[in-house]
Amino acid sequence: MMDKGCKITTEIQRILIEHQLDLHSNASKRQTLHPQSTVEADNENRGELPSDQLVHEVLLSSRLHLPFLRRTKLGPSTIVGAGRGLFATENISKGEVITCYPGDALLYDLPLPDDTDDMNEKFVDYDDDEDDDDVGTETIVLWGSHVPPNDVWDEDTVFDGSESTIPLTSYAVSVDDHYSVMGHPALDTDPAYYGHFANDGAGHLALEGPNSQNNLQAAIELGLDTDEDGLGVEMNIAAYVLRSLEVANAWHKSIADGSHVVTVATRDIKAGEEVLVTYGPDFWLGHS
Ligand SMILES: C[S@@+](CC[C@H](N)C(=O)[O-])C[C@H]1O[C@@H](n2cnc3c(N)ncnc32)[C@H](O)[C@@H]1O
Repeated sequence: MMDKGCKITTEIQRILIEHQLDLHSNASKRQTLHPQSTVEADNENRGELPSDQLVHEVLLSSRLHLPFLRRTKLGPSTIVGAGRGLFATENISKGEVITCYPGDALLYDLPLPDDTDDMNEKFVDYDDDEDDDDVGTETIVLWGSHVPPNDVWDEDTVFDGSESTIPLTSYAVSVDDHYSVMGHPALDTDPAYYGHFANDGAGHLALEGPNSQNNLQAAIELGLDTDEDGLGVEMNIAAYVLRSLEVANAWHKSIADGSHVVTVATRDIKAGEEVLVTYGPDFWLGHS
């Protein structure tokens, strides 16, 4: 008999495929549900998109109806100063899907027309493994059609935050070379899409001063020469990586050809435990 974890994954994939087939056969639906930029010029610069790309972006940005995925709740984080956190409401086994990571807004690297030899190159080929690093890009924000107008932020707020919010980019998870998904902190009522509330169990270490006791201890454990000049950032990273990996019990992973992101347990999690992931040093270096 299939265990609960397996059933959840299979069911999400089945619903994604059903949605994908429906979108492929229904042009007006994929146009209506297609995520859009608040900057009209960005939408115009993208021109007419191939149907594959439209479908891909709709799937990435959609919140599916997954009433069977109620395994978590939100509450004050166990990490001081981290705001809200994500908590398991039932025992979850290693390898099981805990919740999905929403794509309420997507970050998309729009190739700049001046740098493309062929105008068709601005339409992304997902199967193309070639390195696109030499193509100049501009990162644009595409909002899911389900996001209420009042929760749609202008680009300055997305990238820089405001007096009342941290940047939406703090809620971003990279999917592939072209897309990242961002969950919206105001959209917090569906436990099937709570991935963006998972904190990093050691982010505070990355923010600590380089000579803090925690950082010195980690540097010693890693065999770094603590007398050497200029070790500050390295010590922060060392302490952070050690602790973050030690306490993380989940990771965000893309499924179904990168059309959705899910949060998966990397070890058994008990009901009541906080779900913690590793954001990686780049996230915290951007915050220091
Ligand atoms: C993806 S959000 C996580 C949910 C967030 N705690 C909330 O209340 O909406 C990422 C943000 O959570 C906070 N955070 C996560 N882990 C943290 C930690 N270990 N220490 C301090 N802040 C943390 C930081 O503000 C970070 O930018």
